[in-house]
Order: sequence, then structure tokens, then C-alpha cells
Amino acid sequence: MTIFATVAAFETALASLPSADAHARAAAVARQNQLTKPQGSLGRLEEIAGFLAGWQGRAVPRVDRARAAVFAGNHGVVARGVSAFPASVTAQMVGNFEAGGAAINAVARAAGLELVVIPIDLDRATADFTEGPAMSEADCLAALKAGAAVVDSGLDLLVLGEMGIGNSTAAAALCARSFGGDGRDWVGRGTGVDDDGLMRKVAAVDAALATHDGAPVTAFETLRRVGGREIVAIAGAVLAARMAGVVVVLDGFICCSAVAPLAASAPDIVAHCIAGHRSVEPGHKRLLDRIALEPLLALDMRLGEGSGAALAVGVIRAAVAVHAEMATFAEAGVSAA
Ligand SMILES: Cc1cc2ncn([C@H]3O[C@H](COP(=O)(O)O)[C@@H](O)[C@H]3O)c2cc1C
Ligand SMILES: O=C(O)c1cccnc1
Repeated sequence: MTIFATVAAFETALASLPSADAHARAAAVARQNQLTKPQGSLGRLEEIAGFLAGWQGRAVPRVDRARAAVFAGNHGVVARGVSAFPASVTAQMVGNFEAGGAAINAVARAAGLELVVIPIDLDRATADFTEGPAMSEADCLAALKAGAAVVDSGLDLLVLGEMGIGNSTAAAALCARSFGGDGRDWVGRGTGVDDDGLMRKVAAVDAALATHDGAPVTAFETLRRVGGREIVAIAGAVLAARMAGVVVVLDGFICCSAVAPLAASAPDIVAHCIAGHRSVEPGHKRLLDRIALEPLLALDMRLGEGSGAALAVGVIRAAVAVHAEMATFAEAGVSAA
């Protein structure tokens, strides 16, 4: 996609985001109001049907071609003792995804999702962002492109997920740099670090904020400086999906942190996004509030891999089924109010 050919093209695309089809959305709302139920009684299911209708440009939306894309990357900041697990687990989990044995494999199967796994340069961790930029411009553009490559305009829905030991620290740094606050405001236990580990995470985020203080706070620079390849790829997928009119289902704190630098300058970037769930990682609620997304599920999950987003697809499928399959008052001979 040419929008990822240069930094300028990326920033320009972000500044000129397409909108949903208002006619298709209005037609979906009109249909909802004729279905055999009190108006509004299906709550957010009605909203989801209208939302998908608008982005798909059809009054009766569908979820026939739905894909989950899980990106993986490694992080130099792991050297600071910020994760309960070693960096080698990233590649091992990619092997597990490919063999079909991870949580996301099971949830994707249950949700009827095609699963694609995209490891990005796992043998080349990002640089430690407490000391300098995590990535070069070229590496950051390459990660954006890897994300865009999972989007095709024939998709009805795209679920995004990540795997990258240490990436909950990168996620906290992205949020702090995008929306303000410091390490304490955005850091959580991730894979389950102890109190000392938590302090190391806070210190890493605060060090990153100090190191990059004064650098430009554009979407691209924030992603490049304190992101990671798998997170940048998610940002690329979100933007490419918007250009293609494909609805995105976001996962937990780390997945959503990819959107933070984009939303800081272009709040409308989340207009084609559904927050699949709210993770128990404390920064996630703060982030969802900041980007004004209401999660569909809250199941006390804190896994990542796209697992919470994939679970939400069951609800989205039901919203679409209800919209397409219910009889209208006229068809069923039921008296309308
Ligand atoms: C076996 C295993 C499977 C995972 N699947 C997702 N994550 C999650 O944990 C990581 C973030 O936490 P932190 O910043 O503390 O390293 C990411 O890879 C995330 O996807 C996993 C972590 C582990 C250990
Ligand atoms: O919310 C998440 O995405 C998350 C939280 C902890 C560990 N991995 C992912």
C-alpha cells in the first residue's frame, strides 16, 4: 500500500480518513426498527448491526470472511527485567500458534475465524527504547506494511492480536507518550511480574519518557521510538483496514496501545474499530476511556494473542444473525406499537 511507502504518506492517510456509508447504516437502523421486538431491546446488538452495515456499505451486513491476524515481535527492553518470562518464549509461542495449540487457536476455531500468524524479525529484537528509538524509520515502515498485508477488501471482519514478551512495557510507554501520565499511570503486571518487576517496568517507562522528551510526538515517531514491530504492525493493519472499509476488532491493552499514537492526532481512527473486551491489565480501562471505546466483553482475561477480540466475534456474529434472520412485524403478522 502506497500509504506506507513514506512517513509523509502515512501521516497524510491518517489525516484523511474515509467515513462509513451513512445510507447503508440508516437502512440497517430502519430494518432494526421493523423487526419483531420492542425498539432498542437488543441493545448493543442493534448498534453493532448498524455499525457493520455502515462500514460494509450494505443494509444487511455479513461475517462470512473473518480473519484473525496475530503479529509477533521481540523487544530490547526485556533486558531490563520487565517480564516474568524470557524473550525466547515469543518464538516458542509462535511455534505453538503454528501447531494449533495456543489459546488463540482454540478461540479462533470456536469463533469460526481464519488465523494468520505473522512473526516479524524475531531474531532481531528492537533496540531498548529506554536508551534510544526502538526502530529505524525503515524498520518501522516495514512493520506497518506487514500489518497492512493482512487486510484485503473482501474481508468482512478483522481481529487483531499480538505476541511479544516485554510488550506490555512498550504498550505503557506508547500510552504515556500519546496521552500523558507516567509509568505508574500505565504500567500493570503483564504476564505476572512481582512487585520488584512492576517497579522495573515503571522505571523503564519513565526512562523512555525522559530519553524521548523533546522528540516530535507524531503518530509515526511515537510508534518508532517506543513501540515494537508487532504493535506497529497492528497500527498498520488498523489504518489499512480503515482505507479498505474493513471493521477491526481490537483485543486487550497491548493491541489497543497500537492505536494510541494514531488516536492522539486523529481521534476518528477508532471509528471502524470495536473493542472486543476489557482486559484486567489496569491501563486498558484508562486507554479505552481515552479513545472512547466501550468494550463488548469483560471476562477478567489478560492474555493477549487476540483472544478477547476473537471471543467477541461470537457476539458480533449473533448481532448480524439477528439482523438478517428475524422477521419484521409485517412478515410475522405481529402488531406493531
Ligand atoms: C506463555 C505465554 C503466552 C502468551 N500469550 C500472550 N502473552 C502475552 O504476554 C506478553 C506480554 O506480557 P509481558 O510484557 O509481561 O511480557 C505478550 O506476549 C502478550 O501477548 C503470553 C505470555 C506468555 C508467557
Ligand atoms: O491486555 C492485554 O493485552 C495483555 C495483558 C497482559 C498480558 N498480555 C496481554
